[in-house]
Amino acid sequence: MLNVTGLVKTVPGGRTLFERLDLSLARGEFVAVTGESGAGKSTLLNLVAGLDSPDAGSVCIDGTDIAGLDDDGRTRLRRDRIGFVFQAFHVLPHLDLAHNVALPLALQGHDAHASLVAAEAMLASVGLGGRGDAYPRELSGGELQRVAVARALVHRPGLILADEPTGNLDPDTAARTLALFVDQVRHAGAAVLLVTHSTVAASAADRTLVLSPTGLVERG
Ligand SMILES: Nc1ncnc2c1ncn2[C@@H]1O[C@H](COP(=O)(O)OP(=O)(O)OP(=O)(O)O)[C@@H](O)[C@H]1O
Repeated sequence: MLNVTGLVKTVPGGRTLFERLDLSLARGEFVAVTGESGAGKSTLLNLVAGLDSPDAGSVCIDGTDIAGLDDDGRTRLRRDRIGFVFQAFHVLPHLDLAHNVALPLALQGHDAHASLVAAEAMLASVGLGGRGDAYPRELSGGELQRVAVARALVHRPGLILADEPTGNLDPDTAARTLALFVDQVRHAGAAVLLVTHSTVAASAADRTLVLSPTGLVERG
C-alpha cells in the first residue's frame, strides 16, 4: 500500500528532520508513530500525502511514485485513496457538518443525496448523530475533531493518515474513535498511519514506531 524509501527532509533553517527514512505499510496494517515534539511526525504525514516534497527519496502509494504525478494527479490520488485527519482539523466553517463530512464523496462525483446520507451515518458513528445541520462554530474542539475523523473515513480510503486524532477527546470517546480506525483496518483492509503522543492511542495499533533523526525505530 505505502512504500517510503530513503526519505530526506530538511526544514528552513537547515535542520534535518530525517535522513533516509524507510517505511512500509501493508493493507490491513495499523501503525502508530510517536516521537518528541518537533521530531517531524506531521511533516512525515504531509510528505506521504504529497502535501510537501522531500529533498530526496520516494513515496509510493499502490505502486505509484507520487513525485511522478502532477498537481492534478496528486489531488486525485489524495481524493480517491487517502483519508487525512489533520491536527488542526481543517473543517470548512461555511459548510454544515453533513456537507463537511460528505465532501470527499462529493469530490468523487457521488450522488449528492447519497453522499449526505452516508455523511449522516458517519457522523452518527463518531457520536454526532442528528447534528448534520450544525455549523463548525457551534462545536467544541473534541466535536470538531470527530467531524474531521468522520470526513477522513466516509469514502472508505485505502490509506488513512491521522495526526493526533484523539488529542481532544475524553477517554471513552477516544476509545470509540480508535475503534473506528481498527474497524477500517480489520474489515475494509485499510492501512492506518497514526501519529500520536498518547500511549493509549498507540496501543490500538499493531506496532509502534518512534521517529528520530536516524529514522523510524520499532518500539518495544
Ligand atoms: N515550513 C516550515 N518552516 C520552518 N520549519 C518547519 C516547517 N515545517 C516544519 N518545520 C519544523 O520542523 C519540525 C517538525 O515539525 P512537525 O510539525 O513535523 O513536528 P511533530 O513531530 O509533528 O511535532 P508535534 O509532536 O509537536 O506535533 C519543527 O521543528 C517545525 O518547526
